[in-house]
Amino acid sequence: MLIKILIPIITQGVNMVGEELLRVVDVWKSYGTVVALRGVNMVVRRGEVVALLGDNGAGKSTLIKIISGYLRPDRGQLIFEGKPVRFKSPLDAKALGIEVVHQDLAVILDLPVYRNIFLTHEVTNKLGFLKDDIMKEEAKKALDAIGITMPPVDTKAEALSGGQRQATAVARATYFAKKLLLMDEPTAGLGVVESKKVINIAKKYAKELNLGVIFVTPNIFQAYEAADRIYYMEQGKIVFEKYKEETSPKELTDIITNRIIELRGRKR
Ligand SMILES: Nc1ncnc2c1ncn2[C@@H]1O[C@H](COP(=O)(O)OP(=O)(O)OP(=O)(O)O)[C@@H](O)[C@H]1O
Repeated sequence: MLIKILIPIITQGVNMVGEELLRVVDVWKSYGTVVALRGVNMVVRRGEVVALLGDNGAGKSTLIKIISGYLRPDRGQLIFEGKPVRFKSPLDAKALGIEVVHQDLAVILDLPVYRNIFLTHEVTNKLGFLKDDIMKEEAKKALDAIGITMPPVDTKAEALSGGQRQATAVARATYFAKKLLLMDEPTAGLGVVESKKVINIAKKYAKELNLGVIFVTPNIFQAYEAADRIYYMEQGKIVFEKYKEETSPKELTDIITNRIIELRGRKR
């Protein structure tokens, strides 16, 4: 009798924390003669932050662009919620609840902050006119959730500091991500306190909204702080994976430093 009661409780618990959201299977991508991805495999589950660590040029952004529909893989597959998906454009990924903070495509300078936050998600009335008041109000909420000091939401993005532009891009992705949040170096250009806020947002949204989050960073300490699990990428491949509880920043630093030294030695 006890077993009959316990089994559904246990299975339900497992599903809630660890259900697979995204599986990347043997993904390859080249730019002309440069092979950026060489058979990448990874898994992201609901409710977890996965850090993607790697040196410059390892292929992290290429992978994020593929998962967010900006690039198509040459080979391999994405499985989302158990089904193979092929994104023809970022809109296909957005339609499934996937949002991204890009490393380089942060904001449109000529648009005010609130329009940047609602980019591609504009709120309109039946005649197609923009509902600016609603967008301004909601943009404020999205920014308040991050907690980075910002000028009024009708300020043009060109007047923002680098960190405030980054905060705008983070607010946009966090506000609209329903299932998977991709953050490609979201703390670039931010100070220590602001970086911590962005890391906390990634963790909070994963836990409270049950989102899967991929947090890309070249910084071992940020990866360790943000993530439940860490993938390390090298020359277009994931070369190891560690759960936070089985590693430490010191161990990660040692492994990665040794790998980089060995790799540079081989190239000589
Ligand atoms: N548009 C492109 N055209 C040609 N080569 C590219 C292009 N984008 C990336 N690459 C190359 O593909 C490889 C992987 O680049 P990618 O930007 O994915 O790496 P990354 O890990 O994100 O690096 P970083 O941390 O410096 O942003 C690199 O060798 C890079 O030079």
